[in-house]
Amino acid sequence: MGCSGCRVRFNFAKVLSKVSVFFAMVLIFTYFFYCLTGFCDSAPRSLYTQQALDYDILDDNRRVLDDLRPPARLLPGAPSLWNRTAAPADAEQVEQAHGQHPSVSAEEAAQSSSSSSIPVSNTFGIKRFPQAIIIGVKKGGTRALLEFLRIHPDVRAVGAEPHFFDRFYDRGLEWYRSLMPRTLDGQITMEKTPSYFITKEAPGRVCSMNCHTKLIVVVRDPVTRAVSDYTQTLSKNPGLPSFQSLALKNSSTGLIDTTWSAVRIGLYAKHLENWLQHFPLSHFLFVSGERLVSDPAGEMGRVQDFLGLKRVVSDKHFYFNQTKGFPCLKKPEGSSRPRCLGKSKGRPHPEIPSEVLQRLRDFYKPFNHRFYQMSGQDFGWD
Ligand SMILES: Nc1ncnc2c1ncn2[C@@H]1O[C@H](COP(=O)(O)OS(=O)(=O)O)[C@@H](OP(=O)(O)O)[C@H]1O
Repeated sequence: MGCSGCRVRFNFAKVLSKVSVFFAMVLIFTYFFYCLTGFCDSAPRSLYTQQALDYDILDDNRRVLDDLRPPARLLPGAPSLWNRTAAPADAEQVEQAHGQHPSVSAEEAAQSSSSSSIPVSNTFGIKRFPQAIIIGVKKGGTRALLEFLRIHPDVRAVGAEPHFFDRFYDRGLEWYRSLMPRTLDGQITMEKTPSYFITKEAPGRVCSMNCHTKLIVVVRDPVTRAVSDYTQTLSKNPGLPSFQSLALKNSSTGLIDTTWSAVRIGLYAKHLENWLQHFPLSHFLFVSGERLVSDPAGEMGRVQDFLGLKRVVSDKHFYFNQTKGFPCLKKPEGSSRPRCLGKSKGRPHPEIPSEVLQRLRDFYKPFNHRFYQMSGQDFGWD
C-alpha cells in the first residue's frame, strides 16, 4: 500500500515536471518569436535612457556614419532612428562621412546593426527642416549644447554636422531634409554646424529655406577659442608650426595675422554683421561658452526659453566630473555608460607664451566690444 502510494506520487511528479518543461519551452519560443518580429526592441525605454545611448564616448566616426546613412537600410521604405542615435562628431569626421555616404563599410554595418533593430516607433513623425540651428562658433561648446538639448523630449536633432549651408548646398533642400530626424507635432528639429557663422553665403541660404529660423551662437573668449582651434589642428597634424608663428605676421612687429582662420573666426562682430543683413537680432540667441561649463543648467534655461520649450533640462541632469574637468550628464538609472563628451572635447591646450596671448587679447578688444554692443550682452572676456 505504502509502495503503490509512492509510485503514484512518483508518476505525478514526473508528469508535473514534464508539464513545467513544456510550458517553459512555450514561453521561450513565444519570446523568441516576439523578438524576431522586432517587438523586444520597441519595448518602451525612458527617453533619458535613450538619450544616454546617444551620448558620447562611442567612436564618433562610426556614429556619424550611422547618422548619415540612408534610412532605406533599415527596411525598405522604413525610416530609422539613426538621427536620434547619432552622436558627437567633429566637422572633419562628418566630411569623411559625407564622402562615404551612402555606401557603408562592413564595420559600419556591424555598428549599425544594433541601431537598425530599433523598430516600429521609428516610423512616427515626419522629417522637417530645422526650426532652430546652432550656427556657431567652432570650438565654442556647440557639441555640449546640442547634446544637452537632446535630453529634452521635444527636441530631435541630427547628431552629425550636415554642413549643408556651406559645403553641400548644391545637393538641394530635399537632401538636407532627408538628413533630419522624424518629429512629431510640437517637437523641434535641430542641427548644428559651427562653420555656418563664418560662411558669407549661409545667412541668405538659411533665410531662403525659412527666414523664421531661430539661430543659436555659442561664443567663447576668442583667444581661448583660437588656442582650442589650434589644439584640434595640432592633434591631427603634430608637425604644425607653433601657435605664435601662425598667429603673428611677424614676431618683431607683433602684428596679428587675420588670414589665419583660427584668428579670423574670433571676429564675432564681423560675422554677426553679415547675418544681421538677413535676420533681425531677435532671431539670435548668444550662449556663453564659458557659462555652459560653469553653469550648464542656467545656460540651458535660457536656451529652452528661447526655443519656447518647457524647462525640462535642469541642474538635476548635470554633475561636474572632476577627472574631465567639465560638466557631464548624470547616468540614468540602470546605466553604467559614461556620460561625458568625448576625448576631443575639453582637451588640454598647449602652453602659449603669455605675451602672444596678451597681444591677441589687445587685438580682439575692440571687436569684442563691438560684439557686446551688437548682441546686447557683455561676455566679460576683457
Ligand atoms: N561639458 C563639456 N564637456 C566637454 N567640453 C565642453 C563642455 N562644455 C563646453 N565644452 C567645450 O567645448 C569645446 C569644443 O567646442 P565645440 O563642440 O563647439 O567644438 S567643434 O567646433 O564642434 O569642434 C571644448 O573645447 P576644448 O576645451 O578646447 O577641447 C570645451 O572647452
